[in-house]
Amino acid sequence: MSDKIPVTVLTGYLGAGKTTLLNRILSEQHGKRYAVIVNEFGEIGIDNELVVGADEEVFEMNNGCICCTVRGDLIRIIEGLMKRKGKFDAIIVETTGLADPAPVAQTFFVDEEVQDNARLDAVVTVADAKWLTDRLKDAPEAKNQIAFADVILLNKTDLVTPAEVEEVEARIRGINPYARVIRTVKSQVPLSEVLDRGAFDLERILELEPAFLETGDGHDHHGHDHGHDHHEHGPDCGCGHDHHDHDHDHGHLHAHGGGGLKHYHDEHMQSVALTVSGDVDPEKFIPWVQDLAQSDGQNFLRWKGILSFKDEPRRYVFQGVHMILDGDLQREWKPGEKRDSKLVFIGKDLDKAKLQAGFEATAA
Ligand SMILES: Nc1nc2c(ncn2[C@@H]2O[C@H](COP(=O)(O)OP(=O)(O)OP(=O)(O)O)[C@@H](O)[C@H]2O)c(=O)[nH]1
Repeated sequence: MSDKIPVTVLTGYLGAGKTTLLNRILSEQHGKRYAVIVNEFGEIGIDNELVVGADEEVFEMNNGCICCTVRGDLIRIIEGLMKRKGKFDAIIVETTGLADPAPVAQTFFVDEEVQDNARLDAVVTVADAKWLTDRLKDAPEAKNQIAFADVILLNKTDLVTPAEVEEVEARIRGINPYARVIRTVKSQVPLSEVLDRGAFDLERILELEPAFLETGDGHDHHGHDHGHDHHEHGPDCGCGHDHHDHDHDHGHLHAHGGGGLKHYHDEHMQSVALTVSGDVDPEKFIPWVQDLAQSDGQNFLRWKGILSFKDEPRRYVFQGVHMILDGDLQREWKPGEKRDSKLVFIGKDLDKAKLQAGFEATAA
């Protein structure tokens, strides 16, 4: 792991339980010192942390794409915090309930000073078990917050029946099959589940979702396709481009029955997982993702991966938000660990065959 300070971005719709989680983090005895950045008013400082209020300030990137924006206020606050480096171990950014997480996440990938000193550890989204299903219908921010997440606290499970919890979790999975979902009451969760996650844990994801395990030849060896790669257009992708396609049914979610766990597919949010067995060549991989970011980045809400680079003992961990990319070499591959290269994409209009072919062409 690098010595960059880990940053946890905390999102979730209004009233979901973000502040409840934050207060738990700040009051628990964990021996760590967190700097907390809250872009809300009325917050007060608590022992050992720094709570900084900030007004909204969002800049469009100079590539002209409105899907790439960064928070100027956040850059300045983090740069200020870096001058106090050593006084804290980690940073937590709590966003307002209505915020799109993209500009917050992108901030960690574009500003050089921020990038040199901090790394986005994980996006943690708190979801309200009672109201999420409704908000997914009427609030695009709520859906983006789910799509973006590495970890989702499915909170307020005390307010719904077990069957309703199952239902809302199935809807979450329809949008983001890769996040770790933890059911909570009053945001009670072991803090190790949400903090210092090391970005994300693809191995675990692929273990849990064997149907997403695909080999480098692009075929699903499980013999059934759950249909997560169907090609749909979303009017609300937030990238500023008009994707309206009037041939499509604009209903939000389809449930596919079939006994046991329900499968939902969200028409406006898709996900694709790709694997290349063995090493990729960084000289091919890096230019490929850079080109892909330019050509298709507006459709990629979040993309990430763990790569095995040829002749490199460490794992390369990669993540992107729309057109903005970040990656670094992290821990060494363990003895006996299978050195596969994996990528996942969450977004709209994902052309799985094209992505797979492009990824395979970077094999070493
Ligand atoms: N019943 C129940 N209430 C909860 C739970 N978690 C939080 N609450 C309550 O829900 C309300 C909102 O919680 P907050 O933590 O302030 O939510 P938030 O996401 O920070 O809200 P905003 O700042 O408005 O976006 C508070 O009254 C909490 O006490 C839970 O698991 N069950």
